[in-house]
Amino acid sequence: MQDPLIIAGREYGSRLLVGTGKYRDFAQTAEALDASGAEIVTVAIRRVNLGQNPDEPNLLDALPKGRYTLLPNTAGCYTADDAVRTLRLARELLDDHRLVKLEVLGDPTSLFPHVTETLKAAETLVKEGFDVMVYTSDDPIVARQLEDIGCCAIMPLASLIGSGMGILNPWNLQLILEQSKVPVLVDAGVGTASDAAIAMELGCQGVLMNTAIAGAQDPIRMAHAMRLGVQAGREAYLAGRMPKKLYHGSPSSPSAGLITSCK
Ligand SMILES: CC(=O)[C@@H](O)[C@H](O)COP(=O)(O)O
Repeated sequence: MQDPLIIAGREYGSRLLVGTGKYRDFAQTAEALDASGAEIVTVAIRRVNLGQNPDEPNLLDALPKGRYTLLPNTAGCYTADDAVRTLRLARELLDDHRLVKLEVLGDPTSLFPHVTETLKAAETLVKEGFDVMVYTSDDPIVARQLEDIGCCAIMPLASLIGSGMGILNPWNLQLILEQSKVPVLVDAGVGTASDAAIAMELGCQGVLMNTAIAGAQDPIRMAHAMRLGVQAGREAYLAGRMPKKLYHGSPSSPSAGLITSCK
């Protein structure tokens, strides 16, 4: 695999991770996931039926068997205890599954991460053997603490979950990227493909999103656009952008040996 994303020792070809919520139905979810090219997909354990309710449609029946790495997440949890309990349940439901997304929210209006509860939950989960990809604020100090605890990926927000406001603080993301030894993925707040491209151009290892795809007029087409945005941003990052020349132009063609007389 060329240029794989490596999370907890496993290689992935796609750097776009997507959520499974907010779609019209499971059929549309499956089609959007396919168009996105994602290999890792999040499932909100408290909201999506993965077999907890045997009488309801099960998301897993709508997805091709074995194609996706499921990333159980703790959407809707506001305390460390709730998050830990939710992921223990996920581990039981999904046959000793270890890779999880930890998300502990501070309040239902902003959905901003509750960083102290997140740190507490991360400590417990890492001790219990989970591979923890953690949603957090774009605070570099907290990001470093989460890495020190042993999280396998740091996922700072671009902006508020579901807001589509794009990357509000590229400077903080840059600080997190410079210090981190584990993958940094932007999570939440992406609005359109250029946001995803900018995250990748900054040097993020990947992007996680849900609403920008599920909430688009044409989710399937947007899923494809996001796939291209992430790929384009990664290519541009690896290519290395030209140095910025501020406040003066530079001709595109050489100025030496100009043909001067045109009669
Ligand atoms: C899918 C998931 O894990 C969400 O909790 C995530 O934070 C996505 O946010 P957006 O919906 O803003 O992309």
